[in-house]
Amino acid sequence: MLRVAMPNKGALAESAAEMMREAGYRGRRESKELVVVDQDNDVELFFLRPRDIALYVGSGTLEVGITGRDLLLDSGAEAREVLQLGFGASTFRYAGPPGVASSVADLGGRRVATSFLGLVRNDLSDKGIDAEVVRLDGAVETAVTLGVADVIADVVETGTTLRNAGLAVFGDPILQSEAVLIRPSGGGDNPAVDVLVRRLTGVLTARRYVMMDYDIRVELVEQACALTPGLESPTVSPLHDRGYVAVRAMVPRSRTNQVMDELYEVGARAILVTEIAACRL
Ligand SMILES: Nc1ncnc2c1ncn2[C@@H]1O[C@H](COP(=O)(O)OP(=O)(O)OP(=O)(O)O)[C@@H](O)[C@H]1O
Ligand SMILES: O=P(O)(O)OC[C@H]1O[C@H](OP(=O)(O)OP(=O)(O)O)[C@H](O)[C@@H]1O
Ligand SMILES: [Mg+2]
Repeated sequence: MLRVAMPNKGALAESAAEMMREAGYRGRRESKELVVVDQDNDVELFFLRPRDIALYVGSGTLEVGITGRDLLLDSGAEAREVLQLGFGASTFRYAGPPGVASSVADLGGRRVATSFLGLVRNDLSDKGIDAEVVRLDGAVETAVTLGVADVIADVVETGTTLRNAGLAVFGDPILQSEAVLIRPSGGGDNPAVDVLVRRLTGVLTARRYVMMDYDIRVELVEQACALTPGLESPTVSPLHDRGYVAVRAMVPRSRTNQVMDELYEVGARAILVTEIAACRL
């Protein structure tokens, strides 16, 4: 049975659970459930603290897990990313009161509060900066007001928390994070993991693409297909009226309306867009 580490709470938990449900796996019946056995899919889901997931996977205790890239790197665990999951995007950044620092180079001898000790220590040492790192569990933005630190390093999504604390980012982002599927670094082939990766890739594709159908005169089909090349090649089918063909192709969801406008200009009619419920590429 494939054993999967899932975030039990926090910013990634709901989207991770939703994605696994869309991929056909059983979900939790209530939020306190710690282990879900999905006999039909031969999978066992362990709901763990997001911060602990890289440790379970890195040690090989669990074969695969969903966590944030920042948490993976912070942990120093022997695990690697196998798939980017397209949710939970954030940046990890330094921030401080205006005027305190304008780049990481200004941090020598300063106190940096963070709950990502490994990440910040590595970044400072890579840049040759000797600063004191103050480890906190959360709400690190308040550490500056309370005088525990001069600056902070933390997850920034909308920037609202920073603004409310009167802090501003400085320097380059330490990293861009998002939710990722991870495996043990040295792990060899595992067909059950391959199935999970294919299912999740299917969910990502179904979210990123729509199916587009249209009719077009035969002599214009090449021009139209150039606008809708599909993933491999569009399906072109004859219509009862031999002067026309029907074309079917996957189109990036974000371009749906532009592509319809362009197709209409070329002469396509009866342009229909449908959702992709599930797919395997
Ligand atoms: N707005 C956000 N706030 C916090 N973490 C976020 C946000 N957006 C994405 N993430 C990602 O979620 C992960 C943090 O998970 P965590 O469970 O600590 O979330 P949390 O919401 O901070 O929960 P907790 O209540 O335990 O602090 C990191 O990988 C982080 O990059
Ligand atoms: O840029 P924003 O959209 O404001 O989001 C980022 C904030 O959200 C998280 O805090 P969380 O609510 O998880 O509290 P914590 O700091 O105690 O983990 C994170 O630690 C930042 O503080
Ligand atoms: Mg948090």
